[in-house]
Amino acid sequence: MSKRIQAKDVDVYYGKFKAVEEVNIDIAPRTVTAFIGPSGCGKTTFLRAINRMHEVLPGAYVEGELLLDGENVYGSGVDPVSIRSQIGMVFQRPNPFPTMSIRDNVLAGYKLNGTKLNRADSDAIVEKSLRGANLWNEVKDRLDKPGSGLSGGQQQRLCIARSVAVSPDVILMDEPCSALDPISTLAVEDLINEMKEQYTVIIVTHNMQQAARVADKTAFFNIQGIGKPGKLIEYDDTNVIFNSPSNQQTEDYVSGRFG
Ligand SMILES: Nc1ncnc2c1ncn2[C@@H]1O[C@H](COP(=O)(O)OP(=O)(O)OP(=O)(O)O)[C@@H](O)[C@H]1O
Repeated sequence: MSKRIQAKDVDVYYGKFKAVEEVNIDIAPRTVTAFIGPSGCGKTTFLRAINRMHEVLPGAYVEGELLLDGENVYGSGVDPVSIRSQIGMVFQRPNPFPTMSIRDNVLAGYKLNGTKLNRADSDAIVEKSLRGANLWNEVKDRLDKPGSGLSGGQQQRLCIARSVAVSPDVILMDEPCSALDPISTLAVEDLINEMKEQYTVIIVTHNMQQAARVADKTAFFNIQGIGKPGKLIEYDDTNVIFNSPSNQQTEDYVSGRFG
């Protein structure tokens, strides 16, 4: 079930270094949001704060409130593992477990959280997830072959199948197409368009055409200089950000004057 994400005055730190400052954003369910902005402005850092992946680094922490349908993701007693199964993540480079079969890759989230599934249930999850990732027809006859035998684009869709298999509410994608050829990129973009029916999707992208193609909303982040924290400058409908932004920094960035 797609859920709302809200950040209230969120700061994200690597030890003493504040990488992202005072993010306030309200992301509606069943939408695709693109995070754009120049290198180092904190897009990935903020993305990883949303599902508590950030804190796996020593000394890394988050201040402020991050809410999933009103519940604080960082609330006391909240298990980060359960947050990561509700808020799935797809990374820049496809990272299927190379020696695991396609089928076991899809089921990896269940293995990791110790859920035992009978054959009928696991078959149903594998088929539904691979269909959801638009990969079923390409792999249904080789489910027991290793995930590493797929093309890069297929591997990325396998990673998407793996993240949707555990029925998350939100999917975070960190430049999911940066290692893919144009055809595979279009396949993943088509999939993102379909995914918003079921999930809240957030995608970090350097490709403004991609943001314009897939995102309902766009968040522009910026940084004032090296060593300064990144900030969310403007968040609005994608066509407003690209055609009539209210902030001059956004205007300069989307029109290619810097970044
Ligand atoms: N593991 C880390 N330890 C310390 N600082 C880090 C770490 N990862 C990132 N940073 C710093 O945090 C800031 C934000 O980095 P981040 O990767 O979030 O930016 P980004 O906008 O995603 O950049 P890019 O578009 O280049 O991927 C940068 O100053 C970066 O050097």
